[in-house]
Amino acid sequence: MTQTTKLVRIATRKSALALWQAEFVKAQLEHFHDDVTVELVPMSTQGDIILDTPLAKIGGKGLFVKELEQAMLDGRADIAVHSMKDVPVEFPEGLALHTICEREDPRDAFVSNNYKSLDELPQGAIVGTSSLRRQCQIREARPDLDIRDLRGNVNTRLAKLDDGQYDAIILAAAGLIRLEMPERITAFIEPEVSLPANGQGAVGIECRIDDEVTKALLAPLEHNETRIRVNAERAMNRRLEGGCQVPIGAFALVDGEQVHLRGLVGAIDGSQMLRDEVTGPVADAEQLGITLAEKLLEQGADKILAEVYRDA
Ligand SMILES: NCc1[nH]cc(CCC(=O)O)c1CC(=O)O
Repeated sequence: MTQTTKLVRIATRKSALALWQAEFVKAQLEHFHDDVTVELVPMSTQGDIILDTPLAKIGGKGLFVKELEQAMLDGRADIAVHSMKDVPVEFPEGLALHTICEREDPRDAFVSNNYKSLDELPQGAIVGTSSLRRQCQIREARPDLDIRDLRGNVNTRLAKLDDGQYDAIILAAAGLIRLEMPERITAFIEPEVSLPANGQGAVGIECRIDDEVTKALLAPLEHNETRIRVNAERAMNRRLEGGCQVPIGAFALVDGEQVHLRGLVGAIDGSQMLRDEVTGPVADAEQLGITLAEKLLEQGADKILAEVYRDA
């Protein structure tokens, strides 16, 4: 009898974090299935190429995923592995997010060579982050700090800190943990101070809707609790029509049969910060996200977001 081997090709960006995530999925697929061979198909995306412009100004949803999606639609790849936080809320026809893997630590991390925490930074210290969500929350906590744009992949950002261009930088803890640099995390920033982005720390897998063979292979990688949390968080963003470059935080926790979802919309200068939360049954995770978005809209989130889009 001949043994048939199934081939799964992963479209991936070439950054260290993207490659780590692709290798992680490859290892998981090979662990669960003896008859599967996995190949990485590395490629560059628009987001990797345009490096000198603040992300908020390039706008364009899905800057980091379009090329990967085209590869799947063309049949050059079977799956794409994404940081959930960078995945647009809508998918092109024929593709869907099929799998959400177990979440890594979702918190933001404070990274500095000289100071132990945000509170310990001296007046006027220079803090690097290109995320509007981090900017507005840090401005609120510490209006005296000088917050400056910080682009590039995780290693580039760390190099800029080590060069002395910043007193501290803020990154997703998950990226540092995955790249085996947990010692670079000077302090975790709790969600009460910096509410994470929707999906932060979670890896998702996209594939063609009609590819039943691949979908069956992906089934054991699915993590139910992460799926519930990320569904609630993404539903809030979707209702707010927020892409990934917006001052929006969304963070869900599951406690038994209940989901607790916190949301935030902030003016970039930190002058206005809207926060709210909802709790409800796990089965209603997405509806909770929509309800929370509507509560925030009632408080004036639409006006704040309209201003962000106008300025961008
Ligand atoms: N926007 C870039 C990006 N996308 C995912 C991560 C980190 C890992 C994750 O959240 O899963 C990062 C880096 C960062 O925000 O510091």
